[in-house]
Amino acid sequence: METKIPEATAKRLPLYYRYLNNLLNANKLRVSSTELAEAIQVDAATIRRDFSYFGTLGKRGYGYDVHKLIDFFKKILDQDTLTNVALIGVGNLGHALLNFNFHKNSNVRIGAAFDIDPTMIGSVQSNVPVYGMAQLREQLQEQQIKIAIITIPAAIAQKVTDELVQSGIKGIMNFTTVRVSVPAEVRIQNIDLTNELQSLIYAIRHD
Ligand SMILES: NC(=O)c1ccc[n+]([C@@H]2O[C@H](COP(=O)([O-])OP(=O)(O)OC[C@H]3O[C@@H](n4cnc5c(N)ncnc54)[C@H](O)[C@@H]3O)[C@@H](O)[C@H]2O)c1
Repeated sequence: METKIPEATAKRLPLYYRYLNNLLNANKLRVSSTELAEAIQVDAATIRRDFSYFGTLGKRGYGYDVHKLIDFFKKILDQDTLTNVALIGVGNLGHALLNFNFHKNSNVRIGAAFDIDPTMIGSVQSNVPVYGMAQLREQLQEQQIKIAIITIPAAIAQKVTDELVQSGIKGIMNFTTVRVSVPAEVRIQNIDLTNELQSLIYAIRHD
């Protein structure tokens, strides 16, 4: 699947996928864009536009075939293959993410963690081995890891990002407050909890 889809659409795919699986579990085999819209709080026109990027998947008056959609999204989301990601920085937030890990609910799991703390290196945290940064390149290559989550102090975020890029990382989920610079071919997803909370506060104040 080589169609270039907008980033906003790509972000909604896991949402669609999860909800469609719920429908299938409830033996519901067809769904309309209006039903989907109500369930996942995305307007129907957006859903129809999103789906149109993947060709005609729905029939007017009939709705969308849940099986077909799931098969389709599964391929796009690569749900059949388990993706290993790395975690850099096993502190407070890093521990929480390791403990949560993702594989219970999805096809993603943290396969390796890295830190500079000698008491942490060589240990296993929530079933994930913790390596020193000196082993970064070797482990990323061995486990074919292309994505890293960074939960490290802001002050060293850029330095560590550079190391990750040099070691072949193609996507970084950044929990630090620093907006790190990367080459054009590397994707960054910034997760800023304060921003999220502030948008919520703003939205509630202006309701
Ligand atoms: N704790 C939270 O709830 C929270 C929430 C959102 C964002 N953040 C951000 O996430 C980051 C981590 O927060 P925290 O509370 O987990 O911090 P922390 O100090 O508990 O953990 C940071 C970890 O990074 C390791 N580290 C330091 N330098 C390193 C390096 N060069 N390479 C690899 N590892 C290194 C440290 O040894 C430590 O284990 C911070 O940037 C923070 O702003 C934290």
